[in-house]
Amino acid sequence: MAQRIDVKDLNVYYGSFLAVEDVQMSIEARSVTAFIGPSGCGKSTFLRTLNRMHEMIRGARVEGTVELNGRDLYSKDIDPVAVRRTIGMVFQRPNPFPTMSIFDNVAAGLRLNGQKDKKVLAETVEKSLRGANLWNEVKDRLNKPGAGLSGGQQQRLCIARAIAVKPQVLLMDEPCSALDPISTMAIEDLVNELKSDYTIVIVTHNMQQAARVSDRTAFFNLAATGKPGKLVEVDDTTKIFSNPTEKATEDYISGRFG
Ligand SMILES: Nc1ncnc2c1ncn2[C@@H]1O[C@H](COP(=O)(O)OP(=O)(O)OP(=O)(O)O)[C@@H](O)[C@H]1O
Repeated sequence: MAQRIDVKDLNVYYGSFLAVEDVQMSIEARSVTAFIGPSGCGKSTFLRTLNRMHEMIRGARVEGTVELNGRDLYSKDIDPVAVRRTIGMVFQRPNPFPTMSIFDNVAAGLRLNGQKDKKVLAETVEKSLRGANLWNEVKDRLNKPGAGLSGGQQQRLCIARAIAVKPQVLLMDEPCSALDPISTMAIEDLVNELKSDYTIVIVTHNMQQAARVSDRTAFFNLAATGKPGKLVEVDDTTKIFSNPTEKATEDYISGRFG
């Protein structure tokens, strides 16, 4: 199910502003890749281009290609909605549908895809909640509102909702930044388990988190405010944190940045 991503010659613009310049990157299937770098270097901007989510922002556009197992996501015959189904996203703040029950939150995407069979819905909801390590905590209150869960539980609910539609890639934009340390650990454990089935990309400000959860780390940087963000290097996480190739990476991870 998991698939690889190959990014070639990618530029991302907001109107005439070049936000991210000339990214080349390959992301292996069934691996976790962390994006790190200072604020404003374009981590979230670049992440959103991996499932065309940036197209929801007026004026945002890309040049270059993003291939999923060799197929360009930007070719004319590709439906962006189908892309977002295949490449799911989890956001910084848990965003369950507030008026929906826990069950309905997870079932929402399936129903949108036309699934009406109650048995299939119930089985998939249970499997997704188990996959997100949330089942035991919510199995007795599936009909209660998703908004009534703790922040960490809500984030796991959002992950369950994302995996219910069987994506091949999961993009996570600072998924733990609104969570306490215990909930953060739960999400990190979950990421570790999910990588056997999914290709995962995670943006994080927390370098310890990048070191703990990822196989590969990509460091982005920008020369100055108003200049485009660039990918400085991407390598095995152990190498980035012990012996990076670029001085800028070394300075950033050792806190000498800026
Ligand atoms: N919707 C938008 N419209 C215009 N410019 C934007 C938009 N979103 C981001 N930018 C600009 O693009 C650049 C990259 O922003 P982005 O949010 O991707 O950086 P980031 O590395 O994810 O930052 P942070 O770590 O603070 O979240 C910044 O200069 C930012 O101001």
